[in-house]
Amino acid sequence: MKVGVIGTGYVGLVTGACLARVGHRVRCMDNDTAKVERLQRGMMPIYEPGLEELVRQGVGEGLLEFTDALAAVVEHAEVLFITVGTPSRPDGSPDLSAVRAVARSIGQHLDGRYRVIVNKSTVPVGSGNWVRMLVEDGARKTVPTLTDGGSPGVQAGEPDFNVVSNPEFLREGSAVWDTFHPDRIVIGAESGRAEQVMRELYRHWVSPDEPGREPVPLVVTDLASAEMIKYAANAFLATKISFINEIANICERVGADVSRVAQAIGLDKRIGHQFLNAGAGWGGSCFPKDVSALVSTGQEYGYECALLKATLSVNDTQRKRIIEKLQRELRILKGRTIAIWGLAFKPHTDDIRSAPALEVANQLLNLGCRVVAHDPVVTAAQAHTQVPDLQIADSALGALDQADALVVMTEWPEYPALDLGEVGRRLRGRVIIDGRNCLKREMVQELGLVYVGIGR
Ligand SMILES: NC(=O)c1ccc[n+]([C@@H]2O[C@H](COP(=O)([O-])OP(=O)(O)OC[C@H]3O[C@@H](n4cnc5c(N)ncnc54)[C@H](O)[C@@H]3O)[C@@H](O)[C@H]2O)c1
Ligand SMILES: O=c1ccn([C@@H]2O[C@H](COP(=O)(O)OP(=O)(O)O[C@H]3O[C@H](CO)[C@@H](O)[C@H](O)[C@H]3O)[C@@H](O)[C@H]2O)c(=O)[nH]1
Repeated sequence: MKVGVIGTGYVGLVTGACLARVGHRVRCMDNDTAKVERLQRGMMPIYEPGLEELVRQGVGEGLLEFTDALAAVVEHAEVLFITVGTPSRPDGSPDLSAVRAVARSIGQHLDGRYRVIVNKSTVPVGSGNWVRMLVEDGARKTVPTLTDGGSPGVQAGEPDFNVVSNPEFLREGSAVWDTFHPDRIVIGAESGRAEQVMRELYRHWVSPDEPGREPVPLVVTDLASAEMIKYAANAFLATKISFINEIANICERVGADVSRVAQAIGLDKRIGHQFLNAGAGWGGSCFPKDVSALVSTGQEYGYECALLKATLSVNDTQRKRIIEKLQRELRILKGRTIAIWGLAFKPHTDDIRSAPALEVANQLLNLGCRVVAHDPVVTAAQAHTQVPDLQIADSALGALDQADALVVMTEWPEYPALDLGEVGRRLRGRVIIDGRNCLKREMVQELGLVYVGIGR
């Protein structure tokens, strides 16, 4: 099928490349011309395992191409994905300006042939109807002509399209794997015709012809439910982490070990082990903005989201607890040098949007510390866009020279694999705050270092 993807970021680029991999002809568009030019030269704008090879393959086979011209994508595609960003506004509600701009522009370029317009960006309930209205508004400002493939009963000059909600559940750092192996595909459709188009688009997933490959469950709902499913999933996962962080905080007070507690409660199949890692709190481009957006939707409808507000509040406090732990061990923080391992909001990504590490770094700088950080993929230039005074070391061990304490903020697998003896020799002070419970506590303690984890 001919597919268009508008917004070539984490979701758009991965979606486009994966759809090309299964044989669709995909044209990806972005209004960031520099990004498009880099992609056309084969350079990846983001770090995501497996993506570069997939893009190279798609381009090589002539199935994947990049453009900054929206008209070229609308002209090409039967199915048009909207995958632009929907960041938080200061009041917590989502900023839908990019979705608005794209929906109107799609309308302006429709030519009378039937299109399915797919909202893959995370957008509040009701956005499907709103996008339909915006596309119609855009179309009214143009004089389209009906060409081959128009729907019976649709007059020349009327835009012929349906809007579908198809929320995305991929995780950064494993986005390509997640796209090929989703737990479910959700389609919120307003017409049977659009649903059939989406079934055909995802045929490789929902009706695989490869022997041994299990079909992915397809959940077809109305538009509003599909939009809500996305928010409910993220809010549940964020709440699960805030829950275990709260348990960790109680564990610290009573002398229990949250790792053992999580392991044991996770054996209960109703609870499960995933998303029970206590730590310095959740971040990233999705959980913070999506939980806030759901609270904001509740407010819009006069409902107080007490549980979700607590989820947010526990998470805010969790980052501050790293500072409290340092204060407890070092007393005076002013004039201290603190090393931070890991800046990305989680391992295997270069994304620093709402990264707990950067918030902790900022707090330490405000308290008068020198902060020297290392991350395997986040560059100094990237980090300085958010924390200009942060010093960046070339290596994890290099960050330790002169440091009074080490704080581990992202559980990159290379950190626990480092020679702890060398860590002890390089570190000027004796304190290690393991904000992700990823180091071997006993080994750290055997070296005469002070180990402070989360909830253990
Ligand atoms: N990042 C994730 O892990 C993830 C997972 C699931 C859902 N989502 C949702 O998907 C959406 C996109 O997220 P993302 O992380 O890929 O964002 P992103 O910021 O990485 O990418 C968005 C892209 O859209 C482009 N863009 C903005 N305005 C545009 C316009 N008018 N025309 C064309 N391109 C435009 C930007 O230049 C950028 O390249 C968001 O709603 C997000 O909540 C993200
Ligand atoms: O047990 C855990 C699991 C995760 N985290 C933190 O939670 C955040 C989010 O992690 P993760 O969910 O793995 O990454 P994202 O890429 O943000 O993915 C989430 O957000 C995406 C965007 O909406 C969704 O598509 C995914 O399904 C959802 O998992 C990170 O800061 C992690 O460090 C923990 O603290 N403890």
